[in-house]
Amino acid sequence: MGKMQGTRSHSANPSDYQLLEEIGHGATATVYKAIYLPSKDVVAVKCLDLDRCSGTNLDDVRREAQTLRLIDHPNVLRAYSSFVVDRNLWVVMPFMSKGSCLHRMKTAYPDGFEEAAIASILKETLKALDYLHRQGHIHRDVKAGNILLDNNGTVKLADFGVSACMFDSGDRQRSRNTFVGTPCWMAPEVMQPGTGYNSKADIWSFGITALELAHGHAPFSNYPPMKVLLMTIQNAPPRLDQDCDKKFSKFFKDMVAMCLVKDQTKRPTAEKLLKHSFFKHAKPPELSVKKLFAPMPPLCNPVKPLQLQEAAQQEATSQSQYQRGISAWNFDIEDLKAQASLVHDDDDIHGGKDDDRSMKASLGDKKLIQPPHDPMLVL
Ligand SMILES: Nc1ncnc2c1ncn2[C@@H]1O[C@H](COP(=O)(O)OP(=O)(O)OP(=O)(O)O)[C@@H](O)[C@H]1O
Repeated sequence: MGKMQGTRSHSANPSDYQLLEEIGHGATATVYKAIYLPSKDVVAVKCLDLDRCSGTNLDDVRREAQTLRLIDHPNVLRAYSSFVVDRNLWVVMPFMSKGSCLHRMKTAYPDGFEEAAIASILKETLKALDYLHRQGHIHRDVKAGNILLDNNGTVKLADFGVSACMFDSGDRQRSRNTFVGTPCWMAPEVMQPGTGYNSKADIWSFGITALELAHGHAPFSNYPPMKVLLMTIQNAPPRLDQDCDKKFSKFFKDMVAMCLVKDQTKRPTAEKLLKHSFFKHAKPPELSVKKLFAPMPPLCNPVKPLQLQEAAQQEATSQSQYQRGISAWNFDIEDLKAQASLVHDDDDIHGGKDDDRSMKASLGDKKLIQPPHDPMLVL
């Protein structure tokens, strides 16, 4: 068993944590509400399955865990402590009682949030990105599922650091000609090896996240990943539509268009984007974001809440299957392009499942991680 370590406030001893119910899961991790027994604090513990994180180098994870301790910003969800238990990496974080924006949309706002809430959420997220970029970091996984909310309307960007480096440490994407991630939010230059990418990739993902919050889902989210990849590279960037999105302001539309420019050098920095009029008029989150938690007005149709709940459950299941199908991939771009060229524009998107299967089969089982021998290795 490794030496105990962690922050002064939260130990790295798993028996100090009582795991309660599961509050969410992603491609490689399950998140639990938990009690930190020494202080009785409620925390969230993310348990990452190291066996399912291909390409992870524990030295990178350890290095990243050290970097993470220096991260200190009110809009970046910090990790109190992180350590390895059996074949899992445990990351102890503050518990964000209202979950992610994705969770909120799936349970109560299937068609997206109203503009005032979006402006506040995005402004807080952008402050987090501005901070991370100034520190020389790229987040690499900006999306509604990683923007967490608490009771007071506080907004925090999650999944930076230990768990992010499980996928994106160093120059892996460029040097190996492979990448891992969720393609809907991925910038075109990240999809094309050899191009090189920088913090502007987060600005593209931020623009996609803005569309996700406006519509309840990311653009192209119904398509199989390989199709998303081709559409992102070949099509004009997605936008807020002049006709269909009439309820949204010109400022909002303009801000999204600035982020979703294919030429990364023409995208604004987070610092510059914060000065955009859309954000100048954003209300404090404790006003506009808190409104999202107000009880929904009673619906005329008493069956509706149940239907909504069922739909949300189905969506959550399919979303998790979808994420499991793509987030954990480590695929070869040339392989992907070759297969994507077999999908025609007018193909029925339901054919996607078979495409996914054939893609996975062609990739084989690439487990690059060495599971630790020490059952509780402290980072
Ligand atoms: N600190 C936290 N407090 C409250 N809920 C959380 C916390 N961290 C994560 N969650 C919930 O758990 C869900 C899953 O989180 P996780 O980071 O594993 O997945 P993800 O980021 O959505 O997917 P992936 O890791 O595949 O990119 C989140 O969407 C959120 O609803």
